[in-house]
Amino acid sequence: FCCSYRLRNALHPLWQSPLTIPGGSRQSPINIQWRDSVYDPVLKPLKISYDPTTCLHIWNNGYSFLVEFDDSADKSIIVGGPLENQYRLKQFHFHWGAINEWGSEHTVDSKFYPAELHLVHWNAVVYPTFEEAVMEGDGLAVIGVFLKLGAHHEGLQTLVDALPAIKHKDTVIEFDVFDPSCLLPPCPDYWTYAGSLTTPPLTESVTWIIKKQPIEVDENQLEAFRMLLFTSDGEEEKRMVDNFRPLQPLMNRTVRSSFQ
Ligand SMILES: C[C@H](CNC(=O)c1ccc(S(N)(=O)=O)cc1)Cn1ccc2ccccc21
Ligand SMILES: [Zn+2]
Repeated sequence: FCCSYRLRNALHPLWQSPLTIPGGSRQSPINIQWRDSVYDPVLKPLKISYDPTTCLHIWNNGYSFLVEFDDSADKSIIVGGPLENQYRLKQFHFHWGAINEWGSEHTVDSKFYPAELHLVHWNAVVYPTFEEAVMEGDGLAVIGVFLKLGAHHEGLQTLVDALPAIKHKDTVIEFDVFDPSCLLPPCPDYWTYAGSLTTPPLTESVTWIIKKQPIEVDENQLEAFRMLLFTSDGEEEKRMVDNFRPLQPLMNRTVRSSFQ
């Protein structure tokens, strides 16, 4: 069981580094088995307040495309939920598949979604920099939102329209105003568990907050993600698809739910 994970990780093209870090006991992503999640009445509602003017730029980092924010002050923050402190928004990015049958990093009852949004926040109350927070158990909080095939998503289209300009690795464009709240589903329900970054350095520093309700995007919008490239301008083109990490063992973790 466990060795199959290691084998699967070992063969995964994208993660040449030690897949589950040696001795890793809280790796991500995981399958969320709905009936095994435990309702925790102590969990508070998650409070999200983003300032759209803190948006800086959108860029292709060779793993995904990400929108980065000015995190030099407490302007775009989340608080509550499972969190002891407030956390500052640093960036958001996506993971997706070559086809609609898979693409998300987390699964629910072993079901993949075609894509998954990650809003990455760090604990600026306790740690002086993001880089330091990345190395600490309570350093990061990532909100995961599943994308499912359905209606056109107006808010996402603003991002989709910018993608042709960042087709190649290490290309970036200005992005002055964007409110990531438009990418959140209306339902407040979430699952939460202690996990890790899903790309190197895979540090076990993430409190995951996975929204139960997906957002809907249309086929053209998913196809736009798939026209991005892992490769730099001038290199042999490799389409940016299947940039999700294999599922990792739950080990002795419990997934809590904010809902019954
Ligand atoms: C981590 C950092 C780069 N990676 C991320 O910020 C990151 C954020 C979220 C996810 S996910 N998919 O889990 O939401 C994955 C990666 C660079 N960096 C900062 C310190 C540091 C030390 C060694 C190597 C790289 C380092
Ligand atoms: Zn991610």
